[in-house]
Amino acid sequence: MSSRSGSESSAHEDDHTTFSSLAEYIDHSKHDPEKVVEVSPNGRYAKLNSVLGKGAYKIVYKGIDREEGYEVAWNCFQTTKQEYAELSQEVEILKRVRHPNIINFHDCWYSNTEFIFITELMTSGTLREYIRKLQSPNLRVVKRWCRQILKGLIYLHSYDPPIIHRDIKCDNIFINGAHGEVKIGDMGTAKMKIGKKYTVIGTPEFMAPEMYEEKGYSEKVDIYAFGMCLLEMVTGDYPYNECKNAAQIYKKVSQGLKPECLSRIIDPEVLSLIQHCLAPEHERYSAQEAIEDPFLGVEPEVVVLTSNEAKNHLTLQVVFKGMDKLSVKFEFNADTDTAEEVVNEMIEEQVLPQRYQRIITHDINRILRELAGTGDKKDIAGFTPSSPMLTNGHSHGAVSQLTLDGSVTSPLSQVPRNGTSLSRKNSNPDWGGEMELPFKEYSMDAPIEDLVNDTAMAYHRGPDKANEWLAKLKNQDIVTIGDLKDMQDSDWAGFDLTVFASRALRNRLFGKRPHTLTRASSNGTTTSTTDDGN
Ligand SMILES: Nc1ncnc2c1ncn2[C@@H]1O[C@H](COP(=O)(O)OP(=O)(O)OP(=O)(O)O)[C@@H](O)[C@H]1O
Repeated sequence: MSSRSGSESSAHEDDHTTFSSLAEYIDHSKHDPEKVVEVSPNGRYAKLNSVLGKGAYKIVYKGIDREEGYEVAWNCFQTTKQEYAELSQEVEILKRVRHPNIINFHDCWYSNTEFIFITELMTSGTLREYIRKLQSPNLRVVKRWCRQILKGLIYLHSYDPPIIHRDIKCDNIFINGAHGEVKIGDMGTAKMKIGKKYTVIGTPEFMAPEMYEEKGYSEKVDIYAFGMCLLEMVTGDYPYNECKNAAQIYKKVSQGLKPECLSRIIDPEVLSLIQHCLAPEHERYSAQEAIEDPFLGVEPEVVVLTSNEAKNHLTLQVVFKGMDKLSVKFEFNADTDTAEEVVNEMIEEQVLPQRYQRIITHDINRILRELAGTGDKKDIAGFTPSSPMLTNGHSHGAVSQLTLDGSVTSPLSQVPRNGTSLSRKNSNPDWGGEMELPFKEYSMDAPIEDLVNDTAMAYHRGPDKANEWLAKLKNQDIVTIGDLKDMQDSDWAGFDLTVFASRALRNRLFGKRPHTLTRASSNGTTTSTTDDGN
């Protein structure tokens, strides 16, 4: 491993321990885990004298990002310069991969027979170690892990062409203990699927049959591997434990024989999800289908948060039981809105997935009937039936909108696609809700790509969506953050962005929610006011 004398001397200068001899100092330095032993060519990253772990291919050290002041993982991978050069295209892709459930790749370079790359540091080890520690994690925890892994895979597979990880297994999934945050790591083996890949790479127990066949494979191999991970999570056993070597595993896989521990699974929902993941390639779930499987899916319910005295202006919330952050809050004007229109708008704006259309519409109508005194009252805490606002659960006219600030109401018929978006606090990261990203001040001359990519990531939109927004802005000659900050409301309206995209971008740009109130006036026109001049 190479080391730079400059960094060693600076570590020495910072060391205030006193030593009786030079030999003692040298011995101390050798064991000091905080000692800087190498510095990146650009001086930003420092490698510390502390090994985090060793795998078959690489050694991972603790490092420091000296610019940002946080710890990172310093990965050393033995390879030739030629091989490193061949990786350049993939490295560019890895640098662009940004998702809360994928370990961030920060930088890389080649030094002294080593491909060195800097990634996010994970503090609580791998999922495999965690499974061993927890013995048999309960199904609630397993579901949480699965959803996070699948969100990462949905993101990778949404690239065009999809990014295939190719080595999903519990050792390559990392945990940050405090929040139970799960991230996919070891992206080093990920390859862009350009046509079909023929390379056999991976871990035999987790390799789908088509990977052995050398006829090419798709991103579905990651789902097969995910199925094996789930099997390991619920049984605590490494799949194909009964096999003594890779040849035996290959024989079983090619005969379609599943791991023995699969027979120990009693829960029919878990079993069904695993079977869908281990199915032949053409029948196998996609990552999206897997996350929507009944075992991982949760049924939503609509609740009333607030109401005025007349019980016609309501704040409703779609709640997903058992999942803290997953909910969508929206205003509903019972005199003018209909459940059908509001729900359709939410679906159109991708705030809610289509599959919940019927159940949420039904639930809103149930609430309206109950408020009107024609239904069962038991679910409406604090509400007594009022004079009938609606007789059949349907109304005409304005539709209240979901908002980023939870405050917009406006007639859908007059302002199509207007303002449907998420309440910031009550967001649903599963299908487009906003995740909590720290506010960032963008410099005026920064390219708009930074803002657009961050926004797409915050709202769990894929790179395609980000590119679509970017193209629309660039069509209007918007290149820098400064260009965008100069824009008036009327200019934003001309960008041809959906109201959701426009609001999401503005929220990130200005660091606060544009508090837009849009109301239907008595003559049926729409008026808008904003409290922040935007
Ligand atoms: N980002 C990270 N944060 C903390 N520890 C890490 C990180 N990446 C790797 N490690 C540690 O280093 C060890 C080796 O890493 P890894 O398993 O990815 O190496 P590898 O040679 O690519 O793996 P494999 O043998 O599975 O192919 C891991 O088991 C883990 O303990």
